[in-house]
Amino acid sequence: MPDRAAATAFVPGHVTGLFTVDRREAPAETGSRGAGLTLEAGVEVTCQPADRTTITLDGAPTSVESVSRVLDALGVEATVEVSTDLPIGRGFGLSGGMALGTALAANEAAGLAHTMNELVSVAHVADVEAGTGLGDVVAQARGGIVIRESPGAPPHGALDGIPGGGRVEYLALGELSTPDVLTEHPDVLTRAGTAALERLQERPTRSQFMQSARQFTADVGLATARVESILAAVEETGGVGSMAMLGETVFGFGTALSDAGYEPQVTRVDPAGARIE
Ligand SMILES: Nc1ncnc2c1ncn2[C@@H]1O[C@H](COP(=O)(O)OP(=O)(O)O)[C@@H](O)[C@H]1O
Ligand SMILES: CC(C)(COP(=O)(O)O)[C@@H](O)C(=O)O
Repeated sequence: MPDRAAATAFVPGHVTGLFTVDRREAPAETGSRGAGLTLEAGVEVTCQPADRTTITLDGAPTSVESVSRVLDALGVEATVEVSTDLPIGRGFGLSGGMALGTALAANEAAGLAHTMNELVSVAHVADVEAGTGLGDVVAQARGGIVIRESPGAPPHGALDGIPGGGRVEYLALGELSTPDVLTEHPDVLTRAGTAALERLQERPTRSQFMQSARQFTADVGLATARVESILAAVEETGGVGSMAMLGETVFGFGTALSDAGYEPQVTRVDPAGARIE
């Protein structure tokens, strides 16, 4: 039998700065409002149709519910190879990134004929149903600095962006369970997220994004002592950092973290969004 075709997609990482939890009956209408940065660091997903689905992450066999759900929805069995330069489970939206990358690559490799909106919707629903994300997929599909004005996949959600990009620094310290936080604190998150988003919409700039994200971090009380001490050190140098939702991760624009004496990882805002490579 001839080798079946493989296809590869790239999806930017996504750091959420502030968000709400907007649950609706339909998963496609469920999601979050908020704002975040898509990153040039991200996930590469290669799919090759196969008799039985297997998933590897940087070469090691694993299971990712959002990815399995995408393949089920598309009716594809595939060998899925994920590689990433970002840490998983630390607030970089990798569950959504893996789901969207699988949707794009499987569509291409299996010769399906779905549109971008259809594939974004399949990946969004998979991430929502897995409990691992609410707004990453729609932001990752767009690229840039993304404001999620209303929740859900296309055609329900509405997005806007803050023009510009630039250098982003981060320190990924530890994991935070997305499903646990979303089920434990939805009201606190939504109250703080709504207020922070309103302030950002009054003045949609990169600087206000950081201020709103920092206020959100303070309001929701998820920062660990390690995160708090880094944020305080950054503020002492006149900079602003914030916490990546949802991970024990600190991020900032430009040289915010290195100016405070840390040795962060460095990436940039992704200008383009998810794409077939
Ligand atoms: N080695 C791994 N470490 C952490 N999660 C993993 C790993 N391999 C697969 N997974 C799956 O990846 C998903 C990560 O989702 P999530 O915790 O929301 O992280 P992120 O913040 O990166 O999106 C979960 O479904 C988890 O089961
Ligand atoms: C914050 C989160 C709900 C989860 O993000 P992550 O832990 O990175 O999967 C995200 O999907 C969002 O809606 O903004």
